[in-house]
Amino acid sequence: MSVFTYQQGSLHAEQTSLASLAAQHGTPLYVYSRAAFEAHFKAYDEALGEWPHQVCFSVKSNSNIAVLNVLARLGAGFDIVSQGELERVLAAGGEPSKVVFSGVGKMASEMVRALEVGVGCFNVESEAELVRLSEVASSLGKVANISLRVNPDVDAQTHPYISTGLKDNKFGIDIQKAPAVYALAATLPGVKIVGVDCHIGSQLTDISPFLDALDRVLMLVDELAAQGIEIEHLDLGGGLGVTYRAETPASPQQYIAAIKERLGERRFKLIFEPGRSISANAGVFLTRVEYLKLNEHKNFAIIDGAMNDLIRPALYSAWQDIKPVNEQSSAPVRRYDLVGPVCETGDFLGKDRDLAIAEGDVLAVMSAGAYGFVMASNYNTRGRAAEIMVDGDQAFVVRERETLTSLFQGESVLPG
Ligand SMILES: Cc1ncc(COP(=O)(O)O)c(C=O)c1O
Ligand SMILES: N[C@@H](CCCC[NH3+])C(=O)O
Repeated sequence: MSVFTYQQGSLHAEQTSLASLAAQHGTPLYVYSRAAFEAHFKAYDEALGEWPHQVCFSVKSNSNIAVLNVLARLGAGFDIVSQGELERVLAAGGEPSKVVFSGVGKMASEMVRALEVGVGCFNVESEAELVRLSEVASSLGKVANISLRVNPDVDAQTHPYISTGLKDNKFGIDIQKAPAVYALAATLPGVKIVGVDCHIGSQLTDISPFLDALDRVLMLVDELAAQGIEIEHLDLGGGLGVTYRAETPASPQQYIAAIKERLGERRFKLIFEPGRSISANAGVFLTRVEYLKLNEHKNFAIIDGAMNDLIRPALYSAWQDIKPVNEQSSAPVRRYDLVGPVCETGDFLGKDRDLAIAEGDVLAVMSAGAYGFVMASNYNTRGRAAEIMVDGDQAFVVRERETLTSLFQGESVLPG
C-alpha cells in the first residue's frame, strides 16, 4: 500500500501535505517517506526470516545518508560501488562488515580503504581485479573476503541499458570461466573465497530469469565443491522490479519464496542487493508549473523540474506517473507534454498526460525515490533539488538545495 495518498483532495506523504512542503521548501523538491523505506526493507528481511541472510540495500539507487541511516537502524547491510558510497554508509552509521563492494572498476585506493574499515565481502568482477585485490590486501597484511560476480548469460527481459547478465555485458566473469578463476583465487594469499555473486539486471518484472540464473549458479557451486572449494553464501544481487504504471512484478515475499523453494535443502546464507524495490516507491519528485504553452497540435506544460533533476524519462524513455498535488482544479483537462527548462529536446518528465492544471500548480512525479536525485546533474548550471524525509506528520530537510554560488565554487579564471 502506498504512503502517498490524497487526503481531502490533497496529496500527502504519510500525514504530511506535499503542497505545504512545496510552499515551505520550494520546488523542485524530492520527498521521501521513512515508513515506506522501512516497510520495503522489512518485506525482504521478514520474508527471509530465520534463513541466514543479509539484505544489502543498493546505495546507488538512493544514497542520501538519512535514507541509509533509517535502513542501518533496521540492521540493513549495503551494496556499494565506490569509495564515495562507502564513506556515505560509514557517515550514516552503517556496519562495514555488512557491506558488499561491487563494481567493475574498483581502484587500488578504494580497495585499501575498504580493507581498512573491514567491508564484509568484495564482489570481484574480473581476473585482473582478483589479482590486484590479493596484492593490495597482502601489502596491508590483510586477507579480503571475496565472491566472484559471475555472468550467467541469462536474458533479464528488461531495458537493454539496465540488463547486466548477458555475456555481451561488461559485468561479471563468464560463468564458464568461473571455475578456473576460483581455482586461481584459491592459490592467492590475499583473498579468501566466501561466496558466489550474480546480478542480472534491474526492473525485472518476471522472476523466471532470477531462477534461471540461480540454477546456473548452483551448477557452478556443485562444480566448485567437486574442486574442493566450499561456498558460504550466495549473493543474488538486486533487480526486482516495481510498479511504475501497470507492471505486476513479484513481491519480495513471492520472490524469496521461489528462491527458497529452488534451493531446497541447500541452506547457504543468502545476500540480496535490492535498490529500486526498496527506494522507488518511497519517494516523489515535486515540480511546479511555470508556463502553459498551448498549441493546436500539442500543449506543453513547462515545469521547473528537468532532466538534470530526474533523467530516467530522457535516458530510458521511462514512464513515471504524474499527479497534481491538489486534486481539485477549475482548469480544463488538456493533454500535455511536461517539459523542463533545459535546452534539450529530450528534456521531458512525461508525455501525452491528461491533466487539469494551471500556472503555479505543483505536480508530483511518482516512484522517484530510486535513481532520481542520485542521477541528478548540474547541466545548464542548475542547482540540484533539496531532499526531504517525512516521518508521520514531521518533515526534515535531509539535503539542502544547492546554492548557485556553490555551483562554480572551486573554479577559477586564468591569471593576468
Ligand atoms: C551489482 C548491483 N547490485 C544491485 C543493484 C540494484 O539493482 P535494483 O535497483 O534493480 O534492485 C544493481 C543495479 O542494477 C547492481 O548493479
Ligand atoms: N539507473 C537505472 C537503473 C540502473 C541500475 C544500476 N545497475 C534506472 O533508473 O532504471
